[in-house]
Amino acid sequence: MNILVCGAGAIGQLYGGYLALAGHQVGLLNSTGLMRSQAFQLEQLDGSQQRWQCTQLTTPADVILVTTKAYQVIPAVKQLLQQRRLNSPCILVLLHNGMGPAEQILPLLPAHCQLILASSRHGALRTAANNVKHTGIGQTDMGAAATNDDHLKALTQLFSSMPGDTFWHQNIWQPLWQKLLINAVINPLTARDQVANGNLLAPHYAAEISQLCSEGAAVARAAGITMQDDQLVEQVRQVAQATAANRSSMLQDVLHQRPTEIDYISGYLVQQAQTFKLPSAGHQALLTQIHQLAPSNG
Ligand SMILES: NC(=O)C1=CN([C@@H]2O[C@H](COP(=O)(O)OP(=O)(O)OC[C@H]3O[C@@H](n4cnc5c(N)ncnc54)[C@H](OP(=O)(O)O)[C@@H]3O)[C@@H](O)[C@H]2O)C=CC1
Ligand SMILES: CC(C)(CO)C(=O)C(=O)O
Repeated sequence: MNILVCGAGAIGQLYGGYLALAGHQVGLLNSTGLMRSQAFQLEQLDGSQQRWQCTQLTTPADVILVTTKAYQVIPAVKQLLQQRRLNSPCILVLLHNGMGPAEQILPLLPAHCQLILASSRHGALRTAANNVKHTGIGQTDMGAAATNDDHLKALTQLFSSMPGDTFWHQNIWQPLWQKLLINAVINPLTARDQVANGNLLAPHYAAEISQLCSEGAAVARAAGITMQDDQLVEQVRQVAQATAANRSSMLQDVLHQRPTEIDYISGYLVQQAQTFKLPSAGHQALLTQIHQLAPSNG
């Protein structure tokens, strides 16, 4: 298959690398255009190093995987449209944390492009421009944004050569919301207090986490998502425990003075709360605090 990865960062190189190693033609796009054919290195969890080559695709891509930060997705897709890369039938997959871009992108797409939304629980770290380290194996969740053609399920096969499972969801919004709600607690709290994820298990965070979870779960329920307050608290605790030593992506962005994805995590939640006329004071406070610590977009 011809696969174009738009966003040659940590996640783009991780997915692109595994796909190339499985025999697909993988082209890489960065913000300046298609990258020339060159070598990359993927370090697997066992420390083994695999070399792979990106290709300067000469025919249209069957699948385009957008792996930029959330705040880069809309400009990246507009660029794909301008560069006429969406002129032939293709599957466009958005893979990022946070929510919001899909709703804006759907109306821009030609009818022959199917929009798939995906969320990744893999961990990837870029150690040099063309080197990525696979730091944690996780699942990939995917599903169609609008239509639910059964043939799209076959897309999960594409990722079968990667370690970690890929799941197809009839309703992708459920796992996307679930991840959003967890990120909306762990990421801004760890970034604000500059602590590792596991510190959030300390008793002094319990009341704030409980408020954030009940606000978040109520908004999700209003959006048609199944989520109970105490179930969310438990999920947050499990993720904080499982990733105890990690610095969240938002904390890393704040420490490096890079833009954060806060507008697509807490910002999206607050916006949805306003739409449903529900309280979101806890999330609004975190949104303001993170805006004061780092820029929110590029
Ligand atoms: N890294 C991880 O372990 C995980 C990340 N995620 C999520 O995946 C998404 C990507 O994260 P990650 O890979 O870490 O981020 P990176 O910043 O490493 O990668 C994003 C890449 O997109 C490029 N880019 C920006 N704008 C464009 C454009 N218009 N066209 C083409 N490329 C563009 C960036 O280039 P430049 O820097 O030059 O702007 C950069 O190389 C985020 O939403 C993140 O939260 C999810 C799970 C785990
Ligand atoms: C799950 C968590 C919080 C792990 O650090 C994450 O997704 C992130 O850091 O963005």
